[in-house]
Amino acid sequence: MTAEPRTVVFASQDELAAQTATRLAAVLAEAQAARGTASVVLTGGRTGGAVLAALREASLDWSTIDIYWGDERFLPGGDPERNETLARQELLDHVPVSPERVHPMAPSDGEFGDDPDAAAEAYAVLLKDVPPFDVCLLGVGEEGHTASVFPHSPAVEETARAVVAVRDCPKPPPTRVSLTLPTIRNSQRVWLMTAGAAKAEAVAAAVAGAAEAELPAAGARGRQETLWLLDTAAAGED
Ligand SMILES: O=C1O[C@H](COP(=O)(O)O)[C@@H](O)[C@H](O)[C@H]1O
Repeated sequence: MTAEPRTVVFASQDELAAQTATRLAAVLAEAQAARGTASVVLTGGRTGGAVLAALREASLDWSTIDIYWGDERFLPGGDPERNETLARQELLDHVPVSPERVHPMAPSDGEFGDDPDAAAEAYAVLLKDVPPFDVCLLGVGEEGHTASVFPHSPAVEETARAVVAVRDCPKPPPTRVSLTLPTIRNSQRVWLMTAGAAKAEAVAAAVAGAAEAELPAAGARGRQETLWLLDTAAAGED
């Protein structure tokens, strides 16, 4: 069972980022109070980056938070286009995380070389015994992709594997590694965050329950909560 989507609309992307960071800090602190640890899946993209920057201000015990990624652009380590690079610049280099709790997807010059299937398989092995993520943060593309699950791609049809290599993406870079929709749906909370009028059509269709093959973001739901965090433009209110 997953939760029906709810939307929360903010006056601007800045407001979205600040309020989402506050909300996220509260959920992570609650998980830490209950279990001693918490977990969050990070996303790339413009709105994702803004939320991570806002999260620097949160008062959190970073030492017991496990950090994962929903997708990664399969590029050399430190490449500015990698979602890991963005997360380090915007957040992780500024807060006292435990390095052993930071779990990036492998780069294309890492231990698996230029083999995205091996990188995806290794990430699936890493996730095997991980309890459901407390919060899975996701962005949304204009054509409805989320993580690196694109419309009408093999990844959107994947039901067996937790993590897949993605090739021939319509948005560069063409090769990526991504959680699959079933893995995303195993999260307690899924928060889809996006801003700007260019996203409004995809958002409206996904929230209305479009087929996930057409709009993968429609298939991103959490067990406990599915939240769309939008600015007024992405909500179609401008
Ligand atoms: O390529 C990607 O794009 C999405 C959305 O990015 P945005 O800049 O349009 O907000 C992002 O969520 C995903 O992680 C990333 O790899």
